[in-house]
Amino acid sequence: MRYLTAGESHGPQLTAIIEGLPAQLEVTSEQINKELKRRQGGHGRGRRMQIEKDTVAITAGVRHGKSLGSPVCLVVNNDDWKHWTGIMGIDPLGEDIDPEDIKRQITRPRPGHADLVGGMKYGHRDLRNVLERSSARETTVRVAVGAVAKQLLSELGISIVAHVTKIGGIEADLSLATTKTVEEIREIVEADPVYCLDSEASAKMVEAIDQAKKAGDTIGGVVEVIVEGMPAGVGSYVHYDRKLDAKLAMAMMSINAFKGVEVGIGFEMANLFGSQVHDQISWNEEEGYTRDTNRLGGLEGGMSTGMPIVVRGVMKPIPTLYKPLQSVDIETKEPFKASIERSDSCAVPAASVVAEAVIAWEVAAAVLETFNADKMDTLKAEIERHRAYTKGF
Ligand SMILES: Cc1cc2nc3c(=O)[nH]c(=O)nc-3n(C[C@H](O)[C@H](O)[C@H](O)COP(=O)(O)O)c2cc1C
Ligand SMILES: C=C(O[C@@H]1CC(C(=O)O)=C[C@@H](OP(=O)(O)O)[C@H]1O)C(=O)O
Repeated sequence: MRYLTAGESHGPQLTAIIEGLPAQLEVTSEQINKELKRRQGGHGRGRRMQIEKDTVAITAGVRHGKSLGSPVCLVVNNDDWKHWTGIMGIDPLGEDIDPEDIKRQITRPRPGHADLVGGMKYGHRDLRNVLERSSARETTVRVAVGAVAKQLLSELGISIVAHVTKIGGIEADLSLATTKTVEEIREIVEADPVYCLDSEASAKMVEAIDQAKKAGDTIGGVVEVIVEGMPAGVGSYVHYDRKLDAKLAMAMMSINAFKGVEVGIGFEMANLFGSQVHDQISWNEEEGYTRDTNRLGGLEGGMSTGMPIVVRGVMKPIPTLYKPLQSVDIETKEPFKASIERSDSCAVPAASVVAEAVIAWEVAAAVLETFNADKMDTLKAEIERHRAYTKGF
């Protein structure tokens, strides 16, 4: 299973095409729109999110709410597009483009964004040609794709949730997640302004975001994704590009502004003995093989163990700042300090929804690689058989 996306941040629309989705999967715009709405939220978002009302149109591959086995096409319109037709120079409405708009080029790259190197790489002296596609606006359709993957996983008894564990140095109590099911976590997170489980930490995070915004600055944080109900043996140790942990790390790092990934207790492993890290193995009639602890986050040898998968990613602070950083105008080569119109001051909560989506996709794709099937009933039966087999192994 694979997908591609297309679309510019201020263009008319964003599109994704999914190929390889099994037939007979329930796919509805309601499921997808719920996730799109969550991605637009979270304390710290900028004014663009008041303009957009992200909803999906399913334009191919689904009839009467069920996938056909053919490519699925998802489209999300950019409501802001109507303010940008001239500047973007794409004019499907057939209206005249103001020549003044064509002259309005961006020549001042932002430190920490893709502007300067993207311009050099593709030969764009108008840096808008870079920022339009490097913008995290693209994560809208990745969340739509992830919502389809989540529906597939849910029919297989696999559930997934993300929550925010850190913002601007304020850390949530991580043990809160270990005593709750994915469904319980989701309920709490959906009602929280920064999608955090720990209400005390959440209030401080909101305050930290407000302070950063007031100071014209931005802050980053950490998100955690948990996948429950995985059958053992998804992924493989036999080749580098079949390792599930490697695929999850790639997916997490592919999110705009994400700079590091941890699995299980992650970097903390550097401080501990082996006997304090590895999870002891037990067996019982009801569950089959289990681990007494889950410090390795449900992954051994590039394969799922059957324990919950736990993966975290760190997001750097947003690069567009109201408090200007020094940069150089590529036309005059003169230094300048930028002043900026609008941006998010913290998008960690929104990014947690993106993280959930991209991990869901990667897990679903790996499940389909292990239990290849053209239609849902065959896939479900294959997984049930495998679960019974691994239990008694
Ligand atoms: C949900 C989300 C929203 C974002 N919003 C902004 C924003 O408003 N302004 C900005 O400069 N960067 C924003 N970013 C981060 C940039 O897209 C990112 O830093 C840029 O693409 C450069 O990529 P890199 O940071 O991975 O090197 C956002 C990222 C995410 C995930
Ligand atoms: C549009 C979204 O996020 C955008 C991501 C983004 C960036 O540089 O990544 C810059 C901002 O775009 P604009 O300049 O149009 O306000 C954000 O609003 C979104 O998440 O839907």
